[in-house]
Amino acid sequence: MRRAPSARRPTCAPADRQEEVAPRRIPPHQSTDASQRLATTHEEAGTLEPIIQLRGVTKSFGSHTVLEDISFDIPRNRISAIMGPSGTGKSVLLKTIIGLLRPDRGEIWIDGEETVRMRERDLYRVRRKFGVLFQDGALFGSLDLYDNIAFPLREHTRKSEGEIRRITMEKASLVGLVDHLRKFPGEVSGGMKKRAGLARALALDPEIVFFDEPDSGLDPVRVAYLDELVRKIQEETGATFTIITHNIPSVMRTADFVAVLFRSGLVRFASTQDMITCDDHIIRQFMAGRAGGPIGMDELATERTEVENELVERAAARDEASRDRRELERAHGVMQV
Ligand SMILES: Nc1ncnc2c1ncn2[C@@H]1O[C@H](COP(=O)(O)OP(=O)(O)OP(=O)(O)O)[C@@H](O)[C@H]1O
Repeated sequence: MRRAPSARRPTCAPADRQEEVAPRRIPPHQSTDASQRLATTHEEAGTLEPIIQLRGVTKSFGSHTVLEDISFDIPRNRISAIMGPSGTGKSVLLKTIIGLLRPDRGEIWIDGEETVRMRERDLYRVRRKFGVLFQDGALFGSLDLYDNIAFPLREHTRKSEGEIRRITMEKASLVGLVDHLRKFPGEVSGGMKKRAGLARALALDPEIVFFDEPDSGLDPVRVAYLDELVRKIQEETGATFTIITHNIPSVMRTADFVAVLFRSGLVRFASTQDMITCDDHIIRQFMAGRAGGPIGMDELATERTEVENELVERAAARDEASRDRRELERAHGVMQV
């Protein structure tokens, strides 16, 4: 299998301890106990077989560079979390990986295939490996939960209704929704919507499942249940899960690896255990959820500066327009004289 060139990973360890990516297929975890799992998750990301490889990924919107030179490997058969302060580009990174946005520079390798320069037809094939759980579950309000879960099977396969039913019931059972399938999204709780969205994301047996803030809008107890479910399903399916979240306790319960983004860049990608003991001041502040530190008001200042910049640009454009008008008027005046 082809693979991206090795990424230099930012790490707390000295450079000579950084390992190259080595192909090795690891069976999924066996334990559902978070503390036990954390204790056994002291793996080096670089020693595992990667399924997603980012190399120098850069994405800007106008003059705003949201992602700059992002490089890291997401290991296969593991749960990785992508974290970082609000507005730091987590969702943009997710959209870039799944091909909804195109990076300005860099490479994205999915399961050994570079996708940025791929033809649409091939990209479609690669996308079949993905399942995505969007923040609100992205369910169709006019379909009941059964039809929502069955939707990708009807849309993307030629399976018989009997087979679709078997798979839909299997996925609904996985997320504990078998008794609620005739309800519509508007009739169920936020947690049930997430579970239905998860069942739908799993319908085509994806190798990689992306979660965009799965905890949003849920109370802490529902988040804990959802985390348990996520962990259990990852163990049962052996798929690679990539979760975008702000929720540190949730990351502690579910993730094997964590990427932290800050000011357009990757601060670090490492095992969750490693993140806890890392003494990088950005990581420490983020993991502890503290107000004081490099993350904070200066981020707001960055945002303000951009807004201010735009206002200044608009004012300059207005000045230029009125200067042009004055010039025109003067020219008119000269001509009239
Ligand atoms: N299509 C777009 N056009 C212009 N700017 C965009 C677009 N999408 C995202 N951005 C900008 O990119 C930046 C990062 O957005 P993104 O949604 O990825 O942040 P995030 O880290 O996911 O934030 P949050 O945690 O609050 O969801 C923001 O400043 C946002 O305004």
